[in-house]
Amino acid sequence: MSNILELNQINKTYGNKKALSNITLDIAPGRIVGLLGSNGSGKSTLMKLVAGLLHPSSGTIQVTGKPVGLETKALVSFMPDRPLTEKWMRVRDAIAYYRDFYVDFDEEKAREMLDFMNLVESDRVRHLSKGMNERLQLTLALSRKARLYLLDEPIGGVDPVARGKILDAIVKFYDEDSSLIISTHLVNDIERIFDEVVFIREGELVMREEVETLRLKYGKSVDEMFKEVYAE
Ligand SMILES: Nc1ncnc2c1ncn2[C@@H]1O[C@H](COP(=O)(O)OP(=O)(O)OP(=O)(O)O)[C@@H](O)[C@H]1O
Repeated sequence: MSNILELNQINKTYGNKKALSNITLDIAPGRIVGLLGSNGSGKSTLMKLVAGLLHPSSGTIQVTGKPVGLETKALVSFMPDRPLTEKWMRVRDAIAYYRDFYVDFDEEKAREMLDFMNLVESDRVRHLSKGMNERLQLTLALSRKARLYLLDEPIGGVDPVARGKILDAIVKFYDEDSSLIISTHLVNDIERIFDEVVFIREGELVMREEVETLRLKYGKSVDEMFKEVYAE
């Protein structure tokens, strides 16, 4: 089957600031990919480009062989690092909002996920803790029937128990015909779910490897390799 995502020589600058340099990358279907890098390395920029929210300064991006645009936006579900829900909403309003906005939203799956996440439909979004809010955002993003899910820091700033629950939900609810890219710098907690990892540093792709290969070839965990690549 052809690739879900292909980036070809992508550059992105903000004014004078170079955020991404010459990124070439492809991702096959059914993969969970860790997009790893320290703060400011360009992870969010890369996700926004793939989601079609930003345009590259040069280079091409294709999702299932189609250039990024209206058609690919329907194939990509993006969970940004800041919540998309409004403070006035209850959990059920957030679900209704997504259902109305996205034709591919699977309400039954959303309810099953809410249950798994211990979220209550009558809860007010503004009263949710950070961890519960991340669970809600993840429920919304994964309940779309997309081909590519982009999760920007889904476990940022939540405690280890909440992290575990969020990771379990990702593994349980993700559809194996799709691919998932998860950005994080909290590598230790999350590496168990990755098939492969992509390391970016100061906008450059410095390593891309199967997790299994890291273990077999280098005898290292992703976390050990991360610390080596990003040593200051
Ligand atoms: N709108 C913008 N205008 C100018 N510079 C920006 C803008 N957005 C990002 N940058 C810069 O581009 C670089 C990459 O930022 P980006 O947010 O993609 O990194 P990141 O890896 O997601 O970081 P973090 O882990 O801290 O979220 C940083 O140096 C950042 O300051």
